[in-house]
Amino acid sequence: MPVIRTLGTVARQVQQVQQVLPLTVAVRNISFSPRQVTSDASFHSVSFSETDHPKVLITGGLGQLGVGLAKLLRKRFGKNNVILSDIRKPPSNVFHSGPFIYSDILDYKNLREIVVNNRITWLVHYSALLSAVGEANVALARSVNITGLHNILDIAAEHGLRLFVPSTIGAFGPTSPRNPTPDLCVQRPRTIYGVSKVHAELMGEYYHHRYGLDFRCLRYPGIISADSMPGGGTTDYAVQIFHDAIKSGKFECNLKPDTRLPMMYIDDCLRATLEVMEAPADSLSMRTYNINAMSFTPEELSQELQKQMPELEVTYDVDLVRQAIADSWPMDFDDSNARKDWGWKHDYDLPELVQTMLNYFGVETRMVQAS
Ligand SMILES: NC(=O)c1ccc[n+]([C@@H]2O[C@H](COP(=O)([O-])OP(=O)(O)OC[C@H]3O[C@@H](n4cnc5c(N)ncnc54)[C@H](O)[C@@H]3O)[C@@H](O)[C@H]2O)c1
Ligand SMILES: C[C@@H](O)[C@H](N)C(=O)O
Repeated sequence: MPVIRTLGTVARQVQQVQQVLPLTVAVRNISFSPRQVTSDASFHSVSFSETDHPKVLITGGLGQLGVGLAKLLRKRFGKNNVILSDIRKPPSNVFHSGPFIYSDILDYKNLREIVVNNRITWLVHYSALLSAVGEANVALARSVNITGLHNILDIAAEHGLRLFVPSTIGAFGPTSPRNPTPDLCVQRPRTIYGVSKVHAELMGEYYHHRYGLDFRCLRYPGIISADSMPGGGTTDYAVQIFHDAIKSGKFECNLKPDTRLPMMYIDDCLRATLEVMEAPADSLSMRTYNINAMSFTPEELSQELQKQMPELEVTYDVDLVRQAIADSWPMDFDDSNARKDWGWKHDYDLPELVQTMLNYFGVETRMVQAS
């Protein structure tokens, strides 16, 4: 019921806005026309020459992945060529590490100003509500993940940007082949998050074919990072286990011990993102690729951790919403097209992932003790 009420209100608001602002709507459509004559599917971004550094805007940059990506891109393209943005206030270390700007992706005019004023050429669109928080607030997830994406697509097409939008293992559902899941198969996800990501894949590919938009998309597995926390997804347990293991030697897992999901260490994920963004357009036989590194269950992750922390106690208290989501997702991911087309190769398997995470926390723990 609340969703239906919200839908009615949004429809009324849109109607009112269209009556009051017909010119704005018309202008927005007209500015698309140059793209309509571009029927060449191998269209390249035109705003910068291949020898110049791109000028990058990252939306939703204060989540689990954005700060790490900004760090990687700034190393490559220069600090001032990468702008992080979000609707949240950045912590001081992030604020002082390079350009940061407030940007709500639902505010089309503000987004456009940022792109124009900063001569943006690449847009990495990270703003989203993830799978579990999306189910808890469907109306907001629909607005951020779908309406927000429409703003991003229009601005990217109008300004000839190269656009990266991540998709996810969550873009598949219970009727997809799950072990392994190929790039092209039935996609009938059962979460608003998954539905919005299938929509993003299809809209991005449509804009590519229709307007020549240089759209690039990777379906990420669950991402594991040490220095940033996940934003409310189904794979969050695989990050939380490290924090709880270090803090208390105990971990209560919200998925069943045998729930197998594709996973990846953050460094592999961010490198893949840079690599696909830099890949020559003619090496991309598709615009949306699966990428993968490993696939494990909570029990297997616990056992690998227990090799180094034998005292770790793991118990299970299953969250029914997250479990139902996980049971509908791929167990293993076929990323052979990414490997073939643009040379994707992961560096971290499960043992390296666990070692790297523990090394990070070991260093942190010693630093806290020392100070
Ligand atoms: N982390 C993963 O495991 C994973 C896996 C697959 C795909 N992805 C995708 O990668 C992207 C980044 O993921 P993440 O883990 O960093 O997400 P996250 O939830 O940690 O961060 C999302 C960010 O979006 C911001 N945001 C929300 N509403 C906004 C709005 N209206 N305008 C601007 N920003 C807004 C939030 O403040 C937050 O900082 C997402 O699109 C996600 O779907 C992530
Ligand atoms: C898998 C991914 O999209 C995210 N970590 C989630 O669980 O929602």
